[in-house]
Amino acid sequence: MMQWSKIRAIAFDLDGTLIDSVPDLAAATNATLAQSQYPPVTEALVRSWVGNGAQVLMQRALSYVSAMPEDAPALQALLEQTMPQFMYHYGEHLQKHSLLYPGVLATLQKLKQAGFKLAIVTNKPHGFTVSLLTAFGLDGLFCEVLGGDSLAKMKPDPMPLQHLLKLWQLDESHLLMVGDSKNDILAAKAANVMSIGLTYGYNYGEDISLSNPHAVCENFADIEQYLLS
Ligand SMILES: O=C(O)COP(=O)(O)O
Ligand SMILES: [Mg+2]
Repeated sequence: MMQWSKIRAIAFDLDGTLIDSVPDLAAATNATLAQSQYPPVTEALVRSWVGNGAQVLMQRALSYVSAMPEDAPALQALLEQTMPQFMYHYGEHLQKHSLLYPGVLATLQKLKQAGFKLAIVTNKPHGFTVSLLTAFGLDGLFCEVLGGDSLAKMKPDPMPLQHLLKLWQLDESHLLMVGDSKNDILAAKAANVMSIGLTYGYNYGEDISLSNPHAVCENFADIEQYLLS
């Protein structure tokens, strides 16, 4: 049976959950597009493309500006050529305009102090993830940081959550996933662990409650009501 009182470990998504990273992702996307003589795209579009890692973000951006289908061989070739450029530009922009969402640091500190094991499970590449956590002073809070390139599969696959269960020798009922995207909730369901959906992040313009998490919160601090009493 799923119960809040059984939770001992919490996996947090990064982009759209802890950090509003879209301004810098958009700047890096546009710098990369400019190198191939494509026009810039809006931040709102980039927001609707984030969620499946850096490569899929660029794939969606290139498909949009070139009008080629995402799976066209010519688009794949262009993607291969531009990915190193995107990785360079995102490294340059990483935390220029990205911000922690309100309440994130205080709530994470309270949860850690209360004895929960905390992890990051993001689709963002691991190197950028570690740099961002350090830049925002969050690096000491997490015992495990899994990026989109840490394991063979990323969310919505359950592999990263199953990795944590095994690593920490936890029962499924002990782990909670907190995220802003249906990828987070799908991964949690596939791993048979509880989930909380946050409404303020990026979810392809969809309502996170449509993914049926165990709870939906409008603010990060609202997760405390299920975990601290
Ligand atoms: O990099 C992405 O596409 C999204 O990353 P997230 O899993 O932290 O939301
Ligand atoms: Mg996210």
